[in-house]
Amino acid sequence: MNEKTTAELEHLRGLIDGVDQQLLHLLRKRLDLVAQVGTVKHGAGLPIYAPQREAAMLAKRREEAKSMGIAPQLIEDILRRLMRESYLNEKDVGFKQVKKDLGSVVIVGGKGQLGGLFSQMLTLSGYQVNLLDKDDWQQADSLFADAGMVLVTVPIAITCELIREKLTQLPADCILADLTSIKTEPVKAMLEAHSGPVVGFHPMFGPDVGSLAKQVVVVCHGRSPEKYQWLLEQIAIWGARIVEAEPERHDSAMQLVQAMRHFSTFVYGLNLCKEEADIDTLLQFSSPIYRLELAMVGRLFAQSPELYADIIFAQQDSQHAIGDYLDNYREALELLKRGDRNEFIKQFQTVAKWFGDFAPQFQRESRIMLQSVNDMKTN
Ligand SMILES: O=C(O)C(=O)C[C@]1(C(=O)O)C=C[C@@H](O)C=C1
Repeated sequence: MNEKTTAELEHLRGLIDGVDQQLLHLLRKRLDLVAQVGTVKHGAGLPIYAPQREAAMLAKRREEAKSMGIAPQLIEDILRRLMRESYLNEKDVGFKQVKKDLGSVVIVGGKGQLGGLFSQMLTLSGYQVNLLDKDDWQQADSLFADAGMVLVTVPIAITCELIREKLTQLPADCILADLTSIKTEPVKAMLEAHSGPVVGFHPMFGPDVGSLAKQVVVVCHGRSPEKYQWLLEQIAIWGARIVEAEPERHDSAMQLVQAMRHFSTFVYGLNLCKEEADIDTLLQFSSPIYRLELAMVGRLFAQSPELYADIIFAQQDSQHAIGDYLDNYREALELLKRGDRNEFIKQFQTVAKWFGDFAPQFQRESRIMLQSVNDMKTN
């Protein structure tokens, strides 16, 4: 680079630094305004996530960007990232407490990660929360005595046994709820153990989400829904979307959504391990989509093996879903062995037709994710 070019670049980069610093000041201003919105919402009990406001705001900014010669997707990406920050910051102000006269909440297994998250959200909403773990059962009776709600979040393998053996003497109007990722058996066990209000939840997220905005919580009604309607409102204020389901329908969907998916991810990792693949080399050659896929597989092994064993082994019927997958895999492998390219293409088209409009929709969505993965690369 000659001296003139160096000087020109330095000058322009100095101006860019100035603009970026102005952006920081604007961000500070926006964060302060959002904090004020958080306080207003807290007072009024409004949900942290306001989808209509978001849609209207994004549409306007996209239009304005277009008229200024800026790619609309650029402002949308930036605003979506900023709104994620808003969810986190608005959370810190706390949430309106929907039920003021509940008494205390006891979280059984509260020292686990998901229990910890619910404890935090309930505490931020003004409830008095007591945690009960396996080491402090001697306190159980006194904690249960004035509990308005008992929330069970222990490993699936011991959930039903614990409910049947330890939760039979709760106060009559205490709400008994659980967060287990299967629902038929736990809801049945709760209905048998307790004669008061019963409700099953399955939060469709891990404990590391930061905020519940836009997350899904499945609810399976047990008994006396009018007694826990406030809890559904409370969860909506946290920003999550409630999806109602019959326990059986939920569990059969989970065989595909969770058991089969996690199992095939496990086998993918197992295969890489047995093949002694070199991850550094794989990453060097990887396109963003491969990196994303590897990240999705690798993140499983950063988590608790017991948790995934619990999810995969929770339902006997998952074996069938996984077995079907294996059969399809085997049949597809036969195609490959036979060199039957035409049949492969035919089946590909059948599946594409079955995906219908979802296929292009998923392509659009994943393009944005893949671009983010590329942005994260530093070399
Ligand atoms: O306008 C609101 O209600 C806000 O909470 C602010 C804000 C934003 O950051 O602009 C954040 C979250 C909402 O989903 C919508 C917009």
